[in-house]
Amino acid sequence: MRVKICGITNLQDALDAINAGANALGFVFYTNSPRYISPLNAKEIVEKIPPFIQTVGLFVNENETFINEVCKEAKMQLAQIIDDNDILNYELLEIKFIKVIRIESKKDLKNLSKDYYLIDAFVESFGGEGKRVALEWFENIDCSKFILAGGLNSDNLKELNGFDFYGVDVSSGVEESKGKKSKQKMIDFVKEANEIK
Ligand SMILES: O=C(O)c1ccccc1N[C@@H]1O[C@H](COP(=O)(O)O)[C@@H](O)[C@H]1O
Repeated sequence: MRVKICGITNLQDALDAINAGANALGFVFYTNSPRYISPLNAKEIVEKIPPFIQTVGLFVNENETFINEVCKEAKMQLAQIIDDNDILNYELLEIKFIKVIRIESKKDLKNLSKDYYLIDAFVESFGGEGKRVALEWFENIDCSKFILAGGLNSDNLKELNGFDFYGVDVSSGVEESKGKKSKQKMIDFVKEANEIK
């Protein structure tokens, strides 16, 4: 199971996440988030992390120019995109991306293309609130290209057994306070994620 730990705001949390076994680190470029990080601060972290870790920039309803410029400046390798109004021209993005689908019911999982998606629960604040999706919505659906997010923590990961999700994404479930990660919670989270069958 691949694990992304989102909302990295400082180097120590980044290194603790990597040592816990995370595959990807998420940086929130959304100024209203308590986990917001400037592109410059993100770049300074990214320059100090070891190889083979993917850096992911999270964007909320931004335009192509902004996403391209921030990803370049902050050395992101993937853009995680919330594009509620479906206005982005993805062909103009100069970076690989994954779309976020924020769901409120099973019907929101219908008619998706064959791409990879990050699936999160719908919240007004866009994410990072610990709100869960109902796992029953994923029954009888191919989840092998879905990265599941929303309210995950080391105690509830076991419930994902049997769904075949591609990966999981967590923010608040591994924090000691908003914007500060807990080393132990990240260790426990990755350990449990690796036990999902
Ligand atoms: O983390 C944030 O502050 C945030 C802000 C705006 C949009 C998304 C955000 N985070 C993403 O939310 C999900 C789930 O987070 P949680 O585990 O429920 O706290 C995750 O994809 C984060 O990347």
